[in-house]
Amino acid sequence: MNILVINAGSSSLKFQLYNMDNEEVLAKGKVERIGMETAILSYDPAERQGIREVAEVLEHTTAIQKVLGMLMHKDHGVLSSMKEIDAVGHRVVHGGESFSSSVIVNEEVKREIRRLFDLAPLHNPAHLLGIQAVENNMPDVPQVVVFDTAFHQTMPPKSYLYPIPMVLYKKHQIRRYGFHGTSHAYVSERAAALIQKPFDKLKIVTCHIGNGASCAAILNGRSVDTSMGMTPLEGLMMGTRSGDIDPAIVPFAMGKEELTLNEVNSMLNKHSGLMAISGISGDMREIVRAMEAGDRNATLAFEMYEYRLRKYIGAYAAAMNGLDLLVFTAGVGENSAELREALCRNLTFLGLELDEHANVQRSDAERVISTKESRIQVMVIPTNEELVIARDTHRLILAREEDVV
Ligand SMILES: Nc1ncnc2c1ncn2[C@@H]1O[C@H](COP(=O)(O)OP(=O)(O)O)[C@@H](O)[C@H]1O
Ligand SMILES: CC(=O)OP(=O)(O)O
Ligand SMILES: [Mg+2]
Repeated sequence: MNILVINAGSSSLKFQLYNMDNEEVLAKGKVERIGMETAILSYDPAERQGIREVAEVLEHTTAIQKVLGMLMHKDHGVLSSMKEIDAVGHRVVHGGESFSSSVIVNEEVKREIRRLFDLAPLHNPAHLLGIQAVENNMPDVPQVVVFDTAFHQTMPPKSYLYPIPMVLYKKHQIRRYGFHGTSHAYVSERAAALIQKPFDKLKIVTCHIGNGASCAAILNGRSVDTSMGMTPLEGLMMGTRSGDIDPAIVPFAMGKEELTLNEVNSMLNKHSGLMAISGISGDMREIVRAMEAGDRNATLAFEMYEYRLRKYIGAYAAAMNGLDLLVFTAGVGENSAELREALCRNLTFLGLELDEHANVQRSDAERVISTKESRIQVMVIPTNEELVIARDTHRLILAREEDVV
C-alpha cells in the first residue's frame, strides 16, 4: 500500500510517499512560498535524480497538483499513475478535546477541524486546505488525520487546566492541550525499546526542540504534562517564540508601545526567543557559531534557552517523583551537542552523568549518550513524525477494509 503523508502549513506543503509493505520512503519533498508566483518546489525520489523548480503556486490545490506531477514525472517519477496512491495521511496540529487518536476524514471531522481554527489560527486552516486540495485532485482516495494534541489527551485536569475562571474552560475550551504529541510518543517508545525496558514502567522526559520546542513528562507510557499550552506559544523559549512570560506583559506592552493585538501576537510568535535576545537569528546553529566567536548576546540567548529548558526538566522530575530516561529529539535536540552538554552539566544532582565522548559523536543513529554509571539514561532519538502518520493511516485503512469485507 502506498501512502502519501502531508504536512500542510500556511505557505508550505511538505510530503513523503511511503511504500507501507516495507516502510520504504519512495520520495519526499516540499512546496514552499505557496501564494506566490515564485514558489519553490523540491522533490527527492529514493533512487533517481531530484527536481528543483520555481513555479507559480497560488493555492494548495495547485501545490498538490505539482506534487502529483513530480511523483508521476516521466523521468524523475516513482509512480506511473495517481491510482497507485492508496491513501493520504495529514498532520493536524490542533485536535482540541475531540480527538485522542487518529481518524479517517469525513464531513464531521472536517467540521471539527474548522471549529478549532480559533485555537490554532496559524495551523488548522492550512491543514484543512491540504485536505480539500487532496479531495479536489484525488476524490476517491481515503484520508486520515493525525493530531499533534492526541497523545497529550491523557493529561489529568491538574495539568491541563489554567487557574483562571472555569467559565473560560466550559464556554471556550480554554485549557492546555500540548503539541508535538506524535513526536513525543514516537521517541519515548523507541527509547524504551532500545534500552529494553517496559515503556509502561518508566518515568521519561522528552525534549522535542526544533523550530517549535516542547518537553513532555511521560509516566508509565502516558503523557502527564507538557510545556506547550492552549497554543504552541507557551513553555520553552524557542527560535522566534517567547515561551512562558508574565501575561501582564501583553496589555502593558500594548499600552506603552501602542501595539495592536495582531502586532503583539506577531511579536511573541515571530520576533521573540533566540532571535530577540541574540539579535542575530532564531537558528541554533548561528547562535552557537556567534557564541564561539565571542558574541555576548548570542551567549546570553543560548544560556537563557538552556536554563529555561533545564528548569522544565527539573519540574517534570518532580511531577513524576523521579526520572529514568531523558530523550532529546528534533533539529536542536538531535544536533546540538553544545546544548545537551550545557544542560546535562547542571543536572548531575539527579545522578545524571553524560558520556562526553558519546555526546559529541556525529551520528544520525538512535543512541545512548550517558555513562554506564549514570542513574538516568540520556538518549538521542531522531524523530520521525511522517512515519508515525503513515503507520496510523495504514492501520486505519486496513481496519476499514476489514470492516467492509
Ligand atoms: N547542526 C545543528 N546544530 C544546532 N541546531 C540545529 C542543527 N541543525 C538544525 N538545527 C536547529 O533545528 C531547527 C529546525 O528544527 P526542525 O526539527 O527541523 O524544525 P521543524 O520541523 O519544526 O521545521 C533549526 O532552526 C535549527 O535551530
Ligand atoms: C506545534 C508546533 O509548534 O509545530 P512546529 O514545531 O512544526 O512549528
Ligand atoms: Mg517540527
